[in-house]
Amino acid sequence: METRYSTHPEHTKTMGTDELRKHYLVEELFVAGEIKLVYSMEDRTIIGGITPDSAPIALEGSDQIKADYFLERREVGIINVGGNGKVVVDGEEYKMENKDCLYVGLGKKELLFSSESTSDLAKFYIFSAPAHKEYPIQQVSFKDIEGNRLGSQESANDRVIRRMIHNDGIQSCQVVMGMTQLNNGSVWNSMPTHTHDRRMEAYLYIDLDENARMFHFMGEPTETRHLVMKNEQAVISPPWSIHCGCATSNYTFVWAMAGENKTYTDMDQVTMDQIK
Ligand SMILES: O=C[C@H](O)[C@@H](O)CC(=O)C(=O)O
Ligand SMILES: [Zn+2]
Repeated sequence: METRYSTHPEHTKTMGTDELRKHYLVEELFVAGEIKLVYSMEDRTIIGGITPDSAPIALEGSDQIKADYFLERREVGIINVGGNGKVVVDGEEYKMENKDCLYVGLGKKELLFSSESTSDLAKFYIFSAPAHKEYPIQQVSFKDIEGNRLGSQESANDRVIRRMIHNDGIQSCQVVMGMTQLNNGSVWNSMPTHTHDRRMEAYLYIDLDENARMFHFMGEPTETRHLVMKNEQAVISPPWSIHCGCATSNYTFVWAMAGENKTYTDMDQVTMDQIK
């Protein structure tokens, strides 16, 4: 498991392209037959990709987190961004189609991930945070969430947001998670932009054309920087940083947050005249 340290905004100001990418960009999450995990000191979250091939892959504890099993002191939100697959939690099977979400709480011991077919591998994106109590396992299918329309075609940000793990949905200790889909011709997400000092956030961009690129913006509102990203890459947003982006075509992104406040709407809006 790779470690990413927290950074101070004063440090981020001084970073060039390579340094920015080294600290905030997660370039490769989905590799056939592998599990990739990134431990971020931002709210002690773990971001990961699990891509089972012919054999199931287990999500396990490690010396790094001094845990006999992964969920010994944690909870996890899982979204399948690939082909059909399943997760077996302590012997109980949960089938997951593309964009379906599963929450597994504190204390569950064995998590096994597998793909239904080796010609269309499941890609499980995971987002985990420390947990203090057990909430029940819950699953929600993408097709069962109606979603809310945000933005407009005129401002190139016509999109549908689906909240999955949140106060009025699947219950959790800290994790808030969902997905936003940009409609054809819309390219801007999360603009007007915001910060939330109370929690970090990670974005995973998906369904972005191989030849398209995402220009993801970060940094303090008065010191913005950008990262050029490809499909299926993730980016870590410290609590003090804006997080929004504009791509060369439409896409979907999975957003996930953890911290001391789970209220989705608790955001500090940044006005256009504040951004530099
Ligand atoms: O804090 C919340 C997050 O940044 C996202 O949920 C924003 C988002 O999905 C969108 O504007 O489309
Ligand atoms: Zn946010």
